[in-house]
Amino acid sequence: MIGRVNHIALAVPDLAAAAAAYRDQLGASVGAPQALPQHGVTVIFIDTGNTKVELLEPLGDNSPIAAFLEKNPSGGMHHVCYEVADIADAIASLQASGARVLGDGTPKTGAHGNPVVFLHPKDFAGTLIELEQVPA
Ligand SMILES: CC[C@H](C(=O)O)C(=O)SCCNC(=O)CCNC(=O)[C@H](O)C(C)(C)COP(=O)(O)OP(=O)(O)OC[C@H]1O[C@@H](n2cnc3c(N)ncnc32)[C@H](O)[C@@H]1OP(=O)(O)O
Ligand SMILES: [Co+2]
Repeated sequence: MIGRVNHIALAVPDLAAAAAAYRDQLGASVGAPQALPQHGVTVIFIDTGNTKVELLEPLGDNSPIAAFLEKNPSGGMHHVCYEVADIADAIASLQASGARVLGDGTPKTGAHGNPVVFLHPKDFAGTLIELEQVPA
């Protein structure tokens, strides 16, 4: 079902500081901040050539990354995003297997304009998974 890793996401307390460290110390190609109020985050993508790193900073009062940052105040790895060809098929198969698709179980539009869903970390080796439908 899953294809390539689309991105690895890091939750950070200070987006500008994290972006500066990746750009100035690691020499990475750092994108512009993108506010996603419907997801409660501001993101910056970093292109590493073979995949992307997504830096996430909380946005608004009900950010889904707020509790994670309370437990990990200096930040940390938050989720891995895998590409799928058909997200409706993936959701049906995962729910049939007993996996928890988060939210109401229907895809939202993610940072790249593609449909995305999240899978509960307790069902997948303690790692939050995002699935993104990417056109073939
Ligand atoms: C979509 C736009 C953009 C994109 O790429 O396109 C994004 O990626 S936005 C990313 C932000 N959005 C989300 O994370 C949405 C899905 N997340 C959630 O629904 C919640 O964060 C959830 C359910 C994973 C956790 O919610 P909450 O933090 O309120 O619950 P708990 O603190 O009670 O956590 C329960 C349990 O899970 C452990 N946990 C929580 N987050 C993670 C994580 N990222 N990785 C691994 N484990 C995680 C947490 O520690 C608790 O464990 P326990 O043993 O009970 O302490
Ligand atoms: Co993501």
